Amino acid sequence: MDSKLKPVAEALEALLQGVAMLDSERVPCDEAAGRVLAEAVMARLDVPSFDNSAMDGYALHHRDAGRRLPISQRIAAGSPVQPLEDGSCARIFTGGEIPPGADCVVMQERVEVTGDTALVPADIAAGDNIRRRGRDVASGSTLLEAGTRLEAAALGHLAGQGITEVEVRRRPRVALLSTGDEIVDPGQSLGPGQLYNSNRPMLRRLLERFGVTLVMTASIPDDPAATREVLAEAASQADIVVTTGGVSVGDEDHVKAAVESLGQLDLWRLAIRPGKPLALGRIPRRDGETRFVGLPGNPVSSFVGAWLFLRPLVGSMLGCPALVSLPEIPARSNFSTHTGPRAHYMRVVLRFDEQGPYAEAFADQNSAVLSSCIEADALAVIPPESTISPGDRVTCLWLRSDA
Ligand SMILES: Nc1nc2c(c(=O)[nH]1)N[C@H]1C(S)=C(S)[C@@H](COP(=O)(O)OP(=O)(O)OC[C@H]3O[C@@H](n4cnc5c(N)ncnc54)[C@H](O)[C@@H]3O)O[C@H]1N2
Ligand code: MOO
Repeated sequence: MDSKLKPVAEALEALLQGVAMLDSERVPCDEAAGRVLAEAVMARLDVPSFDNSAMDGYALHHRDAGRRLPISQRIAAGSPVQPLEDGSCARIFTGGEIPPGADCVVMQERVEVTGDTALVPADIAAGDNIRRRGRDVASGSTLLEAGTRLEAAALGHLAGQGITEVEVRRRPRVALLSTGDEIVDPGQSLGPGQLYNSNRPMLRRLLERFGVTLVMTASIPDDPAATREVLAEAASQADIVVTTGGVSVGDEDHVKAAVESLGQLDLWRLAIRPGKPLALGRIPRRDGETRFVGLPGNPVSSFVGAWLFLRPLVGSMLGCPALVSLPEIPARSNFSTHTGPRAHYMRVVLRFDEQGPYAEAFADQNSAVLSSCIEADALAVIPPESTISPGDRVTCLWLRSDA
Protein backbone atom coordinates (compact mmCIF):
# COMPACT_ATOMS: atom_id res chain seq x y z
CA MET A 1 0.00 0.00 0.00
CA ASP A 2 1.17 3.49 -0.87
CA SER A 3 2.30 5.04 2.40
CA LYS A 4 2.34 8.70 1.27
CA LEU A 5 0.39 11.03 3.57
CA LYS A 6 -3.22 11.18 2.32
CA PRO A 7 -5.17 14.43 2.43
CA VAL A 8 -8.05 14.30 4.95
CA ALA A 9 -10.75 14.89 2.30
CA GLU A 10 -9.47 12.00 0.22
CA ALA A 11 -9.36 9.69 3.23
CA LEU A 12 -12.89 10.65 4.21
CA GLU A 13 -14.20 10.01 0.72
CA ALA A 14 -12.54 6.60 0.66
CA LEU A 15 -13.95 5.77 4.09
CA LEU A 16 -17.53 6.66 3.17
CA GLN A 17 -17.51 4.97 -0.21
CA GLY A 18 -19.86 1.98 -0.27
CA VAL A 19 -21.06 2.39 3.32
CA ALA A 20 -24.48 0.77 3.50
CA MET A 21 -27.30 2.27 5.54
CA LEU A 22 -28.33 -0.02 8.40
CA ASP A 23 -31.76 -1.63 8.59
CA SER A 24 -34.56 -0.02 10.57
CA GLU A 25 -36.73 -0.84 13.56
CA ARG A 26 -39.91 0.51 15.13
CA VAL A 27 -39.52 2.12 18.55
CA PRO A 28 -41.85 3.97 20.93
CA CYS A 29 -41.37 7.75 20.74
CA ASP A 30 -40.59 7.71 24.46
CA GLU A 31 -37.42 5.76 23.63
CA ALA A 32 -36.57 7.52 20.37
CA ALA A 33 -34.43 10.41 21.66
CA GLY A 34 -31.25 10.68 19.60
CA ARG A 35 -32.40 8.13 17.03
CA VAL A 36 -32.47 8.84 13.27
CA LEU A 37 -35.71 8.56 11.28
CA ALA A 38 -35.58 5.82 8.64
CA GLU A 39 -38.53 7.29 6.74
CA ALA A 40 -40.28 10.62 6.46
CA VAL A 41 -43.15 11.23 8.88
CA MET A 42 -46.24 12.87 7.36
CA ALA A 43 -48.46 15.19 9.36
CA ARG A 44 -51.93 13.85 9.97
CA LEU A 45 -53.21 16.87 11.89
CA ASP A 46 -53.13 20.62 11.45
CA VAL A 47 -51.24 22.26 14.29
CA PRO A 48 -52.86 24.17 15.78
CA SER A 49 -55.97 22.21 14.84
CA PHE A 50 -58.31 25.23 15.24
CA ASP A 51 -57.94 29.03 15.22
CA ASN A 52 -57.22 30.05 18.79
CA SER A 53 -56.36 33.02 20.93
CA ALA A 54 -52.74 34.05 21.57
CA MET A 55 -53.81 36.20 24.56
CA ASP A 56 -56.08 36.36 27.55
CA GLY A 57 -58.64 38.97 26.46
CA TYR A 58 -61.77 39.50 24.38
CA ALA A 59 -62.73 38.08 20.96
CA LEU A 60 -64.84 40.20 18.63
CA HIS A 61 -65.38 41.18 15.02
CA HIS A 62 -63.05 44.06 14.16
CA ARG A 63 -65.95 46.19 12.78
CA ASP A 64 -67.16 46.43 16.41
CA ALA A 65 -63.83 47.79 17.70
CA GLY A 66 -64.02 51.14 19.52
CA ARG A 67 -67.42 50.39 21.08
CA ARG A 68 -68.73 49.10 24.38
CA LEU A 69 -69.92 45.53 23.76
CA PRO A 70 -71.90 43.03 25.80
CA ILE A 71 -69.87 39.98 26.85
CA SER A 72 -71.94 37.13 25.40
CA GLN A 73 -69.90 34.03 26.28
CA ARG A 74 -66.79 32.80 28.14
CA ILE A 75 -64.24 30.61 26.33
CA ALA A 76 -61.45 28.88 28.25
CA ALA A 77 -58.84 26.70 26.55
CA GLY A 78 -60.56 23.36 25.91
CA SER A 79 -64.12 24.62 26.33
CA PRO A 80 -66.73 24.36 23.52
CA VAL A 81 -67.71 27.56 21.65
CA GLN A 82 -70.95 29.04 20.31
CA PRO A 83 -71.10 31.36 17.28
CA LEU A 84 -70.53 34.92 18.47
CA GLU A 85 -73.72 36.94 18.83
CA ASP A 86 -73.66 39.95 16.48
CA GLY A 87 -72.40 43.15 18.10
CA SER A 88 -70.99 41.34 21.15
CA CYS A 89 -67.62 40.09 22.33
CA ALA A 90 -66.52 36.89 24.09
CA ARG A 91 -64.29 36.63 27.13
CA ILE A 92 -61.47 34.37 25.91
CA PHE A 93 -58.29 32.88 27.37
CA THR A 94 -54.99 31.94 25.73
CA GLY A 95 -55.50 28.78 23.66
CA GLY A 96 -59.30 29.18 23.63
CA GLU A 97 -61.02 28.48 20.29
CA ILE A 98 -62.04 31.56 18.29
CA PRO A 99 -65.83 31.48 17.97
CA PRO A 100 -67.36 31.68 14.47
CA GLY A 101 -68.16 35.37 13.80
CA ALA A 102 -65.09 36.73 15.66
CA ASP A 103 -61.96 37.71 13.72
CA CYS A 104 -59.66 39.27 16.31
CA VAL A 105 -58.70 39.26 19.99
CA VAL A 106 -57.84 42.25 22.16
CA MET A 107 -55.63 41.60 25.18
CA GLN A 108 -57.38 42.29 28.47
CA GLU A 109 -54.94 45.03 29.51
CA ARG A 110 -56.43 47.20 26.74
CA VAL A 111 -60.08 46.61 27.67
CA GLU A 112 -62.20 48.44 30.22
CA VAL A 113 -64.78 46.10 31.73
CA THR A 114 -67.92 47.37 33.47
CA GLY A 115 -70.35 44.72 34.72
CA ASP A 116 -70.97 42.41 31.77
CA THR A 117 -69.83 44.86 29.09
CA ALA A 118 -66.38 45.63 27.68
CA LEU A 119 -65.07 48.82 26.04
CA VAL A 120 -62.53 47.80 23.41
CA PRO A 121 -60.13 50.21 21.68
CA ALA A 122 -60.65 51.23 18.06
CA ASP A 123 -57.24 50.36 16.63
CA ILE A 124 -57.88 46.63 16.19
CA ALA A 125 -57.42 44.80 12.89
CA ALA A 126 -58.80 41.49 11.65
CA GLY A 127 -56.45 38.65 12.64
CA ASP A 128 -54.96 40.40 15.69
CA ASN A 129 -53.82 37.87 18.30
CA ILE A 130 -55.23 34.89 16.45
CA ARG A 131 -53.08 31.80 15.93
CA ARG A 132 -54.41 30.34 12.71
CA ARG A 133 -55.22 26.67 12.22
CA GLY A 134 -52.29 24.91 10.48
CA ARG A 135 -49.88 27.79 11.08
CA ASP A 136 -47.20 25.45 12.48
CA VAL A 137 -48.00 22.22 10.63
CA ALA A 138 -50.41 21.56 7.75
CA SER A 139 -52.02 18.13 7.66
CA GLY A 140 -50.61 16.08 4.77
CA SER A 141 -47.27 17.92 4.70
CA THR A 142 -43.94 16.36 5.62
CA LEU A 143 -43.59 16.71 9.38
CA LEU A 144 -40.01 15.37 9.57
CA GLU A 145 -37.69 14.21 6.79
CA ALA A 146 -36.02 10.79 6.71
CA GLY A 147 -32.56 11.18 8.22
CA THR A 148 -33.70 13.63 10.90
CA ARG A 149 -32.13 13.03 14.28
CA LEU A 150 -34.83 13.07 16.93
CA GLU A 151 -33.85 15.76 19.38
CA ALA A 152 -36.03 17.88 21.65
CA ALA A 153 -38.15 19.87 19.19
CA ALA A 154 -38.63 16.95 16.78
CA LEU A 155 -39.85 14.75 19.65
CA GLY A 156 -42.28 17.50 20.62
CA HIS A 157 -43.47 17.75 17.02
CA LEU A 158 -44.19 13.99 16.88
CA ALA A 159 -46.16 14.16 20.11
CA GLY A 160 -48.07 17.16 18.69
CA GLN A 161 -49.43 14.74 16.06
CA GLY A 162 -50.42 12.14 18.63
CA ILE A 163 -47.75 9.80 17.17
CA THR A 164 -46.49 7.13 19.57
CA GLU A 165 -44.04 5.07 17.44
CA VAL A 166 -41.49 5.80 14.75
CA GLU A 167 -39.33 3.83 12.30
CA VAL A 168 -35.67 4.56 13.05
CA ARG A 169 -32.33 3.21 11.91
CA ARG A 170 -30.75 0.52 14.00
CA ARG A 171 -27.85 1.96 16.00
CA PRO A 172 -24.43 1.03 14.57
CA ARG A 173 -22.76 -1.61 16.75
CA VAL A 174 -19.27 -0.58 17.73
CA ALA A 175 -16.39 -2.50 19.34
CA LEU A 176 -13.92 -0.22 21.09
CA LEU A 177 -10.50 -1.76 21.65
CA SER A 178 -7.49 -0.30 23.44
CA THR A 179 -3.95 -1.40 22.69
CA GLY A 180 -0.77 -0.85 24.68
CA ASP A 181 0.69 -2.89 27.53
CA GLU A 182 1.27 0.36 29.41
CA ILE A 183 -2.46 1.18 29.54
CA VAL A 184 -4.25 0.35 32.81
CA ASP A 185 -7.93 0.67 33.75
CA PRO A 186 -8.86 3.18 36.47
CA GLY A 187 -9.33 1.28 39.74
CA GLN A 188 -6.08 -0.64 39.36
CA SER A 189 -2.75 0.58 40.66
CA LEU A 190 -0.15 1.99 38.30
CA GLY A 191 3.22 0.30 37.80
CA PRO A 192 6.32 2.05 36.45
CA GLY A 193 5.79 3.51 32.97
CA GLN A 194 2.06 2.81 33.07
CA LEU A 195 -0.84 5.21 32.61
CA TYR A 196 -4.59 5.06 32.85
CA ASN A 197 -6.81 4.45 29.83
CA SER A 198 -8.29 7.85 29.11
CA ASN A 199 -9.19 7.12 25.49
CA ARG A 200 -11.83 4.53 26.29
CA PRO A 201 -14.23 6.69 28.33
CA MET A 202 -13.60 9.66 26.05
CA LEU A 203 -14.41 7.69 22.91
CA ARG A 204 -17.29 5.88 24.57
CA ARG A 205 -18.92 9.22 25.30
CA LEU A 206 -18.27 10.60 21.82
CA LEU A 207 -19.53 7.43 20.16
CA GLU A 208 -22.67 7.40 22.27
CA ARG A 209 -23.31 11.03 21.34
CA PHE A 210 -22.90 10.10 17.68
CA GLY A 211 -25.64 7.48 18.19
CA VAL A 212 -23.98 4.05 18.38
CA THR A 213 -24.37 1.16 20.74
CA LEU A 214 -21.15 -0.19 22.20
CA VAL A 215 -21.18 -3.99 21.95
CA MET A 216 -17.65 -4.72 23.13
CA THR A 217 -14.77 -3.03 24.90
CA ALA A 218 -11.46 -4.78 25.46
CA SER A 219 -7.80 -4.13 26.07
CA ILE A 220 -5.44 -5.91 23.71
CA PRO A 221 -1.97 -6.93 24.90
CA ASP A 222 0.98 -5.95 22.67
CA ASP A 223 1.17 -9.32 20.95
CA PRO A 224 0.43 -10.14 17.29
CA ALA A 225 -1.62 -13.31 17.92
CA ALA A 226 -3.70 -11.71 20.69
CA THR A 227 -4.29 -8.62 18.57
CA ARG A 228 -5.54 -10.74 15.67
CA GLU A 229 -7.75 -12.83 17.92
CA VAL A 230 -9.47 -9.89 19.64
CA LEU A 231 -9.91 -8.03 16.35
CA ALA A 232 -11.51 -11.10 14.75
CA GLU A 233 -13.92 -11.47 17.66
CA ALA A 234 -14.77 -7.74 17.55
CA ALA A 235 -15.32 -7.78 13.79
CA SER A 236 -17.75 -10.69 14.08
CA GLN A 237 -19.96 -8.66 16.45
CA ALA A 238 -19.72 -5.08 15.24
CA ASP A 239 -20.43 -2.81 12.28
CA ILE A 240 -17.40 -0.72 13.22
CA VAL A 241 -14.25 -1.78 15.06
CA VAL A 242 -12.32 1.10 16.61
CA THR A 243 -8.86 0.63 18.03
CA THR A 244 -6.64 3.13 19.78
CA GLY A 245 -2.87 2.99 19.63
CA GLY A 246 -0.63 0.52 17.92
CA VAL A 247 -0.87 2.03 14.42
CA SER A 248 2.45 3.84 14.24
CA VAL A 249 5.78 2.37 13.16
CA GLY A 250 7.03 0.92 16.46
CA ASP A 251 7.89 -2.74 17.02
CA GLU A 252 4.88 -3.08 19.31
CA ASP A 253 2.40 -1.69 16.78
CA HIS A 254 0.54 -4.83 15.69
CA VAL A 255 -2.86 -3.52 14.69
CA LYS A 256 -2.28 -2.89 10.98
CA ALA A 257 -0.80 -6.34 10.38
CA ALA A 258 -3.77 -7.94 12.18
CA VAL A 259 -6.26 -6.04 10.00
CA GLU A 260 -4.36 -6.99 6.86
CA SER A 261 -4.42 -10.65 7.82
CA LEU A 262 -8.18 -10.59 8.55
CA GLY A 263 -9.31 -8.26 5.79
CA GLN A 264 -7.75 -5.25 4.12
CA LEU A 265 -6.16 -1.98 5.08
CA ASP A 266 -7.47 0.75 2.75
CA LEU A 267 -5.47 3.65 3.98
CA TRP A 268 -2.77 4.55 6.47
CA ARG A 269 -1.05 7.82 7.33
CA LEU A 270 -2.89 11.04 6.74
CA ALA A 271 -1.68 14.57 6.15
CA ILE A 272 -3.16 15.61 9.46
CA ARG A 273 -1.94 16.84 12.79
CA PRO A 274 -2.79 15.38 15.20
CA GLY A 275 -3.57 11.88 14.00
CA LYS A 276 -1.06 11.11 11.26
CA PRO A 277 -0.91 7.31 11.70
CA LEU A 278 -4.70 6.88 11.48
CA ALA A 279 -5.58 3.68 9.62
CA LEU A 280 -8.78 2.69 7.80
CA GLY A 281 -9.79 -0.73 6.60
CA ARG A 282 -12.43 -3.43 6.49
CA ILE A 283 -12.83 -6.97 7.73
CA PRO A 284 -15.31 -9.37 6.11
CA ARG A 285 -18.06 -10.75 8.34
CA ARG A 286 -20.55 -13.58 7.83
CA ASP A 287 -23.36 -11.13 7.01
CA GLY A 288 -21.40 -8.26 5.48
CA GLU A 289 -18.39 -6.18 6.17
CA THR A 290 -17.06 -4.53 9.33
CA ARG A 291 -15.38 -1.16 8.99
CA PHE A 292 -12.11 -0.69 10.82
CA VAL A 293 -10.89 2.66 12.13
CA GLY A 294 -7.52 2.62 13.84
CA LEU A 295 -7.06 5.79 15.85
CA PRO A 296 -3.61 6.79 17.06
CA GLY A 297 -3.01 6.33 20.77
CA ASN A 298 -2.33 9.92 21.70
CA PRO A 299 -5.59 11.07 23.28
CA VAL A 300 -5.96 14.23 21.20
CA SER A 301 -5.29 12.26 18.03
CA SER A 302 -8.08 9.88 19.04
CA PHE A 303 -10.41 12.76 19.90
CA VAL A 304 -9.86 14.55 16.60
CA GLY A 305 -10.00 11.31 14.61
CA ALA A 306 -13.34 10.44 16.20
CA TRP A 307 -14.88 13.77 15.16
CA LEU A 308 -13.44 13.71 11.65
CA PHE A 309 -13.89 10.03 10.77
CA LEU A 310 -16.09 8.11 13.23
CA ARG A 311 -18.87 10.68 13.26
CA PRO A 312 -19.28 10.72 9.44
CA LEU A 313 -19.02 6.93 9.29
CA VAL A 314 -21.74 6.55 11.91
CA GLY A 315 -23.78 9.26 10.14
CA SER A 316 -23.56 7.38 6.82
CA MET A 317 -24.69 4.12 8.42
CA LEU A 318 -27.60 6.00 10.00
CA GLY A 319 -28.45 7.95 6.82
CA CYS A 320 -28.17 11.20 8.78
CA PRO A 321 -26.62 14.06 6.74
CA ALA A 322 -26.24 16.27 9.83
CA LEU A 323 -23.84 13.69 11.30
CA VAL A 324 -21.82 13.27 8.12
CA SER A 325 -20.32 16.74 8.12
CA LEU A 326 -19.53 19.19 10.88
CA PRO A 327 -20.95 22.72 10.69
CA GLU A 328 -18.31 25.15 9.42
CA ILE A 329 -17.96 28.56 11.06
CA PRO A 330 -15.64 31.14 9.51
CA ALA A 331 -13.82 33.05 12.25
CA ARG A 332 -10.81 35.34 12.75
CA SER A 333 -7.81 33.74 14.36
CA ASN A 334 -6.31 35.43 17.39
CA PHE A 335 -3.09 33.40 17.06
CA SER A 336 -0.14 32.89 14.74
CA THR A 337 0.93 29.53 13.39
CA HIS A 338 2.35 27.87 10.34
CA THR A 339 1.98 24.37 8.98
CA GLY A 340 4.18 21.96 7.04
CA PRO A 341 2.87 19.09 4.92
CA ARG A 342 0.06 18.23 7.37
CA ALA A 343 -3.17 20.18 7.94
CA HIS A 344 -3.42 21.20 11.58
CA TYR A 345 -6.75 20.75 13.37
CA MET A 346 -6.32 23.12 16.31
CA ARG A 347 -8.55 23.04 19.35
CA VAL A 348 -10.12 26.48 19.77
CA VAL A 349 -12.69 28.30 21.84
CA LEU A 350 -15.00 30.49 19.74
CA ARG A 351 -15.69 33.92 21.15
CA PHE A 352 -17.68 36.79 19.72
CA ASP A 353 -16.99 40.53 19.55
CA GLU A 354 -18.43 43.40 17.44
CA GLN A 355 -16.68 42.03 14.35
CA GLY A 356 -18.13 38.55 14.76
CA PRO A 357 -16.62 35.24 15.87
CA TYR A 358 -12.94 34.78 16.62
CA ALA A 359 -11.01 31.62 17.43
CA GLU A 360 -8.84 31.49 20.51
CA ALA A 361 -6.40 28.58 20.33
CA PHE A 362 -5.46 26.51 23.36
CA ALA A 363 -1.80 27.31 24.13
CA ASP A 364 -0.42 23.75 24.05
CA GLN A 365 -1.62 21.94 20.92
CA ASN A 366 0.46 18.79 21.48
CA SER A 367 -1.40 15.57 20.67
CA ALA A 368 -0.84 14.17 24.17
CA VAL A 369 -2.43 17.21 25.88
CA LEU A 370 -6.04 16.16 26.38
CA SER A 371 -6.84 19.25 28.44
CA SER A 372 -6.82 21.14 25.10
CA CYS A 373 -10.05 19.34 24.21
CA ILE A 374 -12.08 20.04 27.32
CA GLU A 375 -13.14 23.59 26.52
CA ALA A 376 -12.83 23.23 22.75
CA ASP A 377 -15.87 24.51 20.85
CA ALA A 378 -14.34 23.81 17.47
CA LEU A 379 -11.40 22.58 15.44
CA ALA A 380 -9.76 25.38 13.44
CA VAL A 381 -8.53 23.86 10.19
CA ILE A 382 -5.15 25.23 9.11
CA PRO A 383 -4.39 23.87 5.63
CA PRO A 384 -0.96 22.37 4.84
CA GLU A 385 1.92 24.74 4.02
CA SER A 386 0.21 27.88 5.29
CA THR A 387 0.95 30.74 7.63
CA ILE A 388 -1.71 32.25 9.84
CA SER A 389 -1.42 35.63 11.56
CA PRO A 390 -3.81 37.18 14.06
CA GLY A 391 -6.91 38.46 12.24
CA ASP A 392 -6.66 35.94 9.38
CA ARG A 393 -9.79 34.00 8.53
CA VAL A 394 -9.86 30.36 9.55
CA THR A 395 -12.55 27.73 9.04
CA CYS A 396 -13.71 26.22 12.32
CA LEU A 397 -15.55 22.90 12.60
CA TRP A 398 -18.21 23.25 15.28
CA LEU A 399 -18.16 20.49 17.91
CA ARG A 400 -21.12 21.51 20.05
CA SER A 401 -24.13 20.51 17.98
CA ASP A 402 -26.48 17.68 18.94
CA ALA A 403 -26.60 16.05 15.57
N1 LIG B 1 9.21 6.97 14.58
C1 LIG B 1 7.99 7.44 14.61
N2 LIG B 1 7.34 7.46 15.77
C2 LIG B 1 6.10 7.96 15.83
C3 LIG B 1 5.49 8.47 14.67
C4 LIG B 1 6.18 8.40 13.45
O1 LIG B 1 5.69 8.81 12.39
N3 LIG B 1 7.44 7.86 13.48
N4 LIG B 1 4.25 9.03 14.77
C5 LIG B 1 3.93 9.61 16.04
C6 LIG B 1 2.55 10.04 16.06
S1 LIG B 1 2.21 11.41 15.16
C7 LIG B 1 1.62 9.46 16.83
S2 LIG B 1 0.05 10.12 16.89
C8 LIG B 1 1.91 8.31 17.66
C9 LIG B 1 0.78 7.29 17.53
O2 LIG B 1 1.22 6.03 17.69
P1 LIG B 1 0.27 4.79 17.97
O3 LIG B 1 -1.06 5.00 17.39
O4 LIG B 1 1.01 3.60 17.59
O5 LIG B 1 0.02 4.87 19.50
P2 LIG B 1 0.84 4.29 20.71
O6 LIG B 1 2.29 4.33 20.38
O7 LIG B 1 0.25 3.03 21.11
O8 LIG B 1 0.52 5.41 21.76
C10 LIG B 1 0.87 6.74 21.59
C11 LIG B 1 0.79 7.47 22.93
O9 LIG B 1 -0.52 7.47 23.39
C12 LIG B 1 -0.64 6.85 24.67
N5 LIG B 1 -1.88 6.08 24.71
C13 LIG B 1 -2.17 5.02 23.95
N6 LIG B 1 -3.38 4.54 24.28
C14 LIG B 1 -3.86 5.31 25.26
C15 LIG B 1 -5.05 5.30 26.01
N7 LIG B 1 -6.01 4.39 25.78
N8 LIG B 1 -5.23 6.25 26.96
C16 LIG B 1 -4.27 7.17 27.18
N9 LIG B 1 -3.11 7.23 26.48
C17 LIG B 1 -2.90 6.32 25.54
C18 LIG B 1 0.57 5.96 24.74
O10 LIG B 1 0.94 5.62 26.03
C19 LIG B 1 1.61 6.77 23.99
O11 LIG B 1 2.16 7.75 24.85
O12 LIG B 1 3.13 7.73 17.32
C20 LIG B 1 4.21 8.67 17.22
N10 LIG B 1 5.43 7.99 17.04
O1 MOO C 1 -0.10 12.88 14.51
MO1 MOO C 1 0.34 12.51 16.09
O2 MOO C 1 -1.33 12.46 16.36
O3 MOO C 1 0.65 14.22 16.15
O4 MOO C 1 0.71 12.96 17.61
